[in-house]
Amino acid sequence: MSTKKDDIPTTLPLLRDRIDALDSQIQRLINERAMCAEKVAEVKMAEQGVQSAVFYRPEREAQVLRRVMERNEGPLGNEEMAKIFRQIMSSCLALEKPMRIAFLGPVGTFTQQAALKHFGNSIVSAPMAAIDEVFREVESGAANYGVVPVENSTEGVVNHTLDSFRGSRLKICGEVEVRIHHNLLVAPNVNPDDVTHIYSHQQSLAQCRAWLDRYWPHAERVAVSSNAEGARLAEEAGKNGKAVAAIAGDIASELYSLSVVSANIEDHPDNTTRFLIIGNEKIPPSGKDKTSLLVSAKNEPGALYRLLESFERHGVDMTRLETRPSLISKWGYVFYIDFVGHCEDAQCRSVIEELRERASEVKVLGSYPVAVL
Ligand SMILES: C=C(O[C@@H]1C=C(C(=O)O)C=C[C@H]1O)C(=O)O
Repeated sequence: MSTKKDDIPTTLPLLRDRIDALDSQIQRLINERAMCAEKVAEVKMAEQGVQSAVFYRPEREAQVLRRVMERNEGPLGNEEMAKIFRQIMSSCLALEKPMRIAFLGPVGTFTQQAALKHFGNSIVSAPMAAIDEVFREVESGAANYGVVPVENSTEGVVNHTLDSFRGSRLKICGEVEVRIHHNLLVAPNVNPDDVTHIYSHQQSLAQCRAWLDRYWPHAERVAVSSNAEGARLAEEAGKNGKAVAAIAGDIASELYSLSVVSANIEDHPDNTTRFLIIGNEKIPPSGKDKTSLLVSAKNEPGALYRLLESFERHGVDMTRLETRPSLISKWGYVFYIDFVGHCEDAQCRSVIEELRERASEVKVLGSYPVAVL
């Protein structure tokens, strides 16, 4: 039942009394919810076995968040409300079992931001030095799930991530998008006018290319392993009296106590990166899903046409097609295909069956809920 505006008190003491009363109700209800989650864990262990119980259920979490947004009447916005529930679920899941999440580190990267956006704050963070280490950490069971970048709206695909799926049995079990804002940063004792070198990840340097050409044409751009690493190097350089700048996001600038020379320097204001969540389980349908495939085409005329034709005939909406060298035969290719729907849906099953007849190999990388937040 929603509260009418007229029921809200109008004086400060009464308003604060009302807020205190509401807070204690909310707190009691959140704990009641947490008790249910604890019970869910017991049921899962009884039904699936203590060792093999699956605690994190992304399809269920997506459904909960979608319902929160659908029923929301304001004044808080849908996203704001969903973010609050995102964190409540994160705390509840941590009571069931704390999730260890491997991501492309170091601490302070946009990938960490993506991990927190997707799982909430109640996770154990495991920053890794490289994308294939994230894969290995999840494959070995040392981490429950991993987070890796897959494409950027300005710079395109992250090849390393796509290539890592080839030899891996991991499944994609979610996606998350993060708006990427870059800043030019220096250590507080550095005069920006003296800057001779600018450190960042190659993707970030590319996302700010036009801005750098215009305002910093003479500074040398140095590609390093991540923009957080660039920020760390800029902090260290500052201590040694060297005039080095970094390009990185807000988390990294705070983490390494750098000053912002210029904010939001990315060439495209809607610069966004999409990340994938990787894990060991297949995810059941959530009602609004996407599927990713890896398809090796036969090396013959019309091969790609015959793959695409199947999607068109079954009315399945393809959202992405990437081509990568096959690495097996010279001038052979593999295709990464994303489409709307779950691999258990009737039309999607038909498409996948046909692709299996028409291609030399089809690997379902995963079906997973479309990002909610
Ligand atoms: C409570 C459950 O376990 C986890 C916690 C959830 C929650 O807090 O709503 C939802 C899905 C799972 O990630 C469940 O499976 O229902």
